[in-house]
Amino acid sequence: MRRHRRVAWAESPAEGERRAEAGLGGGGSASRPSATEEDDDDEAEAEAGKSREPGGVGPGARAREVQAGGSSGGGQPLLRGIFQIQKESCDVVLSARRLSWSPIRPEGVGGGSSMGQQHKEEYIEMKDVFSVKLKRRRLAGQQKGGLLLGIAIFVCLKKEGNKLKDSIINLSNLSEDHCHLWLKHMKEILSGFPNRPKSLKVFVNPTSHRKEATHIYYEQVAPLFKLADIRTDVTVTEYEGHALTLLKECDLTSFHGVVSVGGDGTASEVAHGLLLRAQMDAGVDTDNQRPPVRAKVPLGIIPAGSTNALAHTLNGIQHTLTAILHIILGHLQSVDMCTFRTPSKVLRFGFSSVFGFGSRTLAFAEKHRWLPPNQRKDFAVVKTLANLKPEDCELSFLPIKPLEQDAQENDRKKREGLKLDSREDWHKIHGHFLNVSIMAIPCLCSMAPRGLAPNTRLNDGTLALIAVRNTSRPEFVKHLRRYASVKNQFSFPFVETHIVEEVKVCLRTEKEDGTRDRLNSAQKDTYPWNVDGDLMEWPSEVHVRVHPQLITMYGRSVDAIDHLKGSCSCL
Ligand SMILES: Nc1ncnc2c1ncn2[C@@H]1O[C@H](COP(=O)(O)OP(=O)(O)OP(=O)(O)O)[C@@H](O)[C@H]1O
Repeated sequence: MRRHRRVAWAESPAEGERRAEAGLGGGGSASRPSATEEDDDDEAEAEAGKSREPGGVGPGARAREVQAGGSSGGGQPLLRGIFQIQKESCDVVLSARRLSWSPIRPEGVGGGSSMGQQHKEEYIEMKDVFSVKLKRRRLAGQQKGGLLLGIAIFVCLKKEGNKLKDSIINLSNLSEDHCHLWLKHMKEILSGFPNRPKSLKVFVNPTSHRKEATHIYYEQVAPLFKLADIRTDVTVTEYEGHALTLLKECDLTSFHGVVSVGGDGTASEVAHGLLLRAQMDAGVDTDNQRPPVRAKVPLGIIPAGSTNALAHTLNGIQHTLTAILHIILGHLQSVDMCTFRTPSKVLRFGFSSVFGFGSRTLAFAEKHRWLPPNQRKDFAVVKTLANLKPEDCELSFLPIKPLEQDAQENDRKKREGLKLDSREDWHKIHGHFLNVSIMAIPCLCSMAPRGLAPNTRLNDGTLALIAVRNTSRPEFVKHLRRYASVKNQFSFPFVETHIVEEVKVCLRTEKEDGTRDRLNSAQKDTYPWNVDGDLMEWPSEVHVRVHPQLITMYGRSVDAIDHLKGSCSCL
C-alpha cells in the first residue's frame, strides 16, 4: 500500500511548527505542487498550494549575467551558504535587499568554471518576498516534527498587464541549524518593511454580485493572509450599512488596515465609515466647511462585486490575487475622495458620482434585485433608455487652473488690490442634461477600459465633470458605446468636460411666467444619485468637492493610467 507523504511548512519548532503550505514537491527544489504527495484530508494546505506558479520561481525569476565571483547590486551580504535549488547546488547570498544564487560548477581544466568567466546569477528582491517557512516532510496525520527539507520562500512576481502572481523558491538543505539561521535573518528583513500589515479588520459582503464574496475570502484570501502571518478580525455583514455601523463604533487602533471584500458599494461604504470615524476621533464637525481629516488606516479592496471599478482603478486590473498581494506587501497609495453635501450637511464621502441616466438606471436595477445581476443591469439600461429623460439643472463649478496661470492671476489681483480668494471664478452652465458625472478617480471597469473619467487621476486633486446635454436617443447611445471602444467618448457636440475642484448641482423648475428657477432646497423631494455604484436619494441641491489624497489605499498606481492620461484627446 502506498504511504502518503505530506510536505508541510513550519515556522520553527519553537513556534509550534505551524503548517502553512502543502502540495510542494518533497526533496526537490523550486518544484511544482505535487498532488501525489499531498494529504487529501488537508483542505487549507491543498488550497494554499493551488495558485502557485508552476515550476517555482526559477524560470520566472529575474536572471542576470554577472561577472564571476561578484554578487552585484544586492548590498552588503548578510549570509552566504550552500542550498540546492532546482536540484542544483547553489552558492546563495542573502543581503537586506536581495536573495541571489548561482549554480556551483565543477572546475574546468584551467581551474576556472566550466561555464567560462560568466556564470548565471538569479535573484529575487526581498521587498517582493511575503513569507518564509521551514519545509518539512510529514507522514499522513502527523502534526508536528518531520524531516526538515529546507526553506520555502514565497515571492510575488510581476506579470503582464499589472498582474501579480505568487510563487515559491525552495532552498533545500537538511541542516536544522543552517536553515534556522537563514530563516531568522530572512524574517528579520521582512519585519523591517514598514507598511506591511500585521493585523487587519475585514468586512465581507455575502450578498455582493453572485454571493461569492464569502467563498472568495475563505478560499483565496484567508490562506494567503495566514501564510503572511497577518492576524484578521472578520465580519460577514448582515445588512446594508452594517460595516458603517461597526466602523462608527469599533476601536481601530489595533489594526494596521481595513479590507473590504465585495463590490464598489461595500468598498465605498467602508471608505465612508473610515472617514467618518477619523472625523469623530479628531473631534471635527463634518457638517462645517472645514476640510476633513485623512482616514487613519489604509483600505484594501478585494474585488467580489459585479463592477469592481474601485479595485480595477487602484490596481490597473480586476484580479483577486493581485489585490491580495498588494495588501500583504503593503503597497500604499494616496487617493482623492469627495464630500457630497447639501448647503448645511455632509451626506457622504465617496469617489465617484453620476446623476441622470446613470442614477436612474441604478434606481431601476435596485427595484429589480430579484433578477440575476447581469440581466438586471442590461434590463435597467434598456428600460431607462426607452424612457430617456433629461434633468433640468444648473451646474456651478470651480475650474482648476494650471499653477502658472494661477500665479499670473494672483499677481494681477494683487496689483489691482483684489482679494485673492474671491469666488468670482465660479462658472455656470444650465439647461437639460441627460447625464452628469462627477469623478475624483478614473473608474476603470470592463465596460470602460479607458475609464469612465480618463481625464482625472487617482490622486491629482481634481474632479472630472462630464456633462451630457440633451440629445437624440441614437446620439446618446453612440456616446455610451464609445466608453467600451478606443474612441474618445467625449468628442460629441453635446458632451462637455471640465477639470474642477468643486461642483454644485441644483435642479431647476419652470415658473408660471415661463422662466426657470432653482428648486427650493428645503423641499422634501429627493432625487436618485449613483455614488460608487450605490443608490442615494438626495435633495435638489448637492455640492461635490474634491479632497486631495484623503485616504490611503492598498494597491499600486498604474502606468496604464499615466499612458491613458497622456493619450486622451478629450482635453
Ligand atoms: N448582508 C447584507 N445584506 C444586504 N445588503 C448588504 C449586506 N451587506 C452589505 N450590503 C450592502 O450591499 C450593497 C451592494 O454591495 P456591493 O457593491 O458589494 O455588491 P454589488 O452591487 O454586487 O457590486 P458592484 O457595486 O461592484 O456592482 C452595499 O451597499 C452594502 O451596504
